[in-house]
Amino acid sequence: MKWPQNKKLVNQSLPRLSPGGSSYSPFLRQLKIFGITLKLIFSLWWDKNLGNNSSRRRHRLAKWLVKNILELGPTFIKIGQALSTRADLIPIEYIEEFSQLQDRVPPFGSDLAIAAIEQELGKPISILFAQFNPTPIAAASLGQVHKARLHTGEDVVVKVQRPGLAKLFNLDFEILHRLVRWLNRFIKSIRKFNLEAIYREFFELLYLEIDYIHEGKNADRFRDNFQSYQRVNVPKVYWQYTTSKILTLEYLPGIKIDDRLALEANKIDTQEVIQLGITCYLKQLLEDGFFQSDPHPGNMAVSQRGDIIFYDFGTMAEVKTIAKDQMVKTFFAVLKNDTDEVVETLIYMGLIEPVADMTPVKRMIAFMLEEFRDKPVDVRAFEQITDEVYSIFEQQPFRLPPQMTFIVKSLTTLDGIARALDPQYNLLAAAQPFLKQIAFSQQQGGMLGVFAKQTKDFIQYKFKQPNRTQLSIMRLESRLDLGELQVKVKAVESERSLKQIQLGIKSLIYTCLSGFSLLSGSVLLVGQLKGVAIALFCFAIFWFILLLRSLTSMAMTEKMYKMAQK
Ligand SMILES: Nc1ncnc2c1ncn2[C@@H]1O[C@H](COP(=O)(O)OP(=O)(O)OP(=O)(O)O)[C@@H](O)[C@H]1O
Repeated sequence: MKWPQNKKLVNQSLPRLSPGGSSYSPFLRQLKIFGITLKLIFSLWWDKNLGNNSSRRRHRLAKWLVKNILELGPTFIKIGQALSTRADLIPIEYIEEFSQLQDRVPPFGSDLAIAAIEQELGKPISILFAQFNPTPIAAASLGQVHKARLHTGEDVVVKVQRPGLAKLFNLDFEILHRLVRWLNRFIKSIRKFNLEAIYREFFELLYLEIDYIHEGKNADRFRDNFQSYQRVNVPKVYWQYTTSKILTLEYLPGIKIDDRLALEANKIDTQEVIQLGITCYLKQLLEDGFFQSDPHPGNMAVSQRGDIIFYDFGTMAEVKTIAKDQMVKTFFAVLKNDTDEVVETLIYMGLIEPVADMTPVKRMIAFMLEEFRDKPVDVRAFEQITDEVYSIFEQQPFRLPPQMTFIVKSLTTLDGIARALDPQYNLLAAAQPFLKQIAFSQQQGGMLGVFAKQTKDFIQYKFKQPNRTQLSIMRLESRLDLGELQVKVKAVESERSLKQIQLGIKSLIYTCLSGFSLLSGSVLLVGQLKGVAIALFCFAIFWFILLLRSLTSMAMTEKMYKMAQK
């Protein structure tokens, strides 16, 4: 029997993945990882000093990093994938390049896959399965998926972990920990990023992901949560064929969720798919507090009947659930741009921690409400609030939990999927069925009361909407309230002094370097070492050009500041 193949599976022109842990020399691997890190730090430092901070340059550096990540193999591919969700922390060019790590992974040989299955399940493949397709239907950084048939006749998929993965993880994380300690010790300016905490976060996350028993348990829990949803399918786990390295699931084929043409060709209503998708996600997030933190299009499919199928439960995140009346209130708070109410809910859910001065957090939430309420959710918009997020990070003990960024990333992904199906779609309109469902669920009387009151408040709010001038004045007022204007004035003043100090130091260094090169060149010229002397003169000219550049920058900054003061 011939089974269907996944066409977009392999791009053979890509660098090959590292084979596994056993063939590595720990010393050489450490040398390579340290080398790449130092080269990256040096390139960033160099670009910063030369003011070479263009988007093209950042793309080039990010591409170079992706190439190295692919060569380093699964641990780093996973870290790159996780970083591709951190639009709040790294520049958009890196996000874009890292996002490509999702699909670009070649498979490993079927002989290795079969050997791993036989070793893990303790029996020859022919005893285990009536049929086993040696060509995988999908390959990812941690494992690959093969189709098979049990002797009982049921079709299944067998997810096989890359051989030697656990060993490689142990080695890589040991090296990374050493690297983090080394960077903290020798590069003072890096300490503020709290690399140790970030290291621990990734460590725990990735170790859970390579445990397929954990993934199977997540699938069972997810299926339980959606028990009453007839139109949501979650594959059954075959526990007798599952270990920490092998996961056997019921075979549930489907059409890729963002493939509009294929859905339409199968007469599936895309509007229904969008609403069902949004409903499923809101339920996971608000009702169950247990959600798929990486809902990329490969993790969801649509069956011939138009039901949604979920795959991949390796990266689930948890948040505290909220009561249904609070859900309705929060939904209307979003509609009304009520920052305080939204912030209160997020604090309750443990998504942000309360601190004495909540101004930057409120500013960030206000920005998000303003930015994403009626428009497409665009990761690029996060660039504008990066400074805000950094300032929040610096306020101890505030932290932005990873769940928050997972939610943002999930929303952007879902929004992208929905937009691929219907460019006119609106997130809030698509959320209506979920809201209605809550209003008409259990304790109907009470919920309908809350719903009716919120609707009444919202209609009153709409009638009271100010005109354009009033709106501008109110915006100015609220920005003053949120401390935005004050922060900016302070920032301009201190930024100027800081920039002047930096330029002064740079000029001093360039003067010393050009003087030293010139002097050494002259001495060597006298000593008949002409070639070296010419090289040193060239260096002297190079440093002198940089010196002139710094001095001009200093003069310009000062002039502009004086003009601004007049
Ligand atoms: N139960 C299933 N039935 C049919 N196809 C499946 C099933 N599970 C997985 N697949 C197919 O295999 C692909 C990869 O599965 P899955 O996402 O679970 O693997 P993964 O190794 O965790 O990949 P990644 O980490 O990149 O998401 C899916 O996109 C889907 O096409």
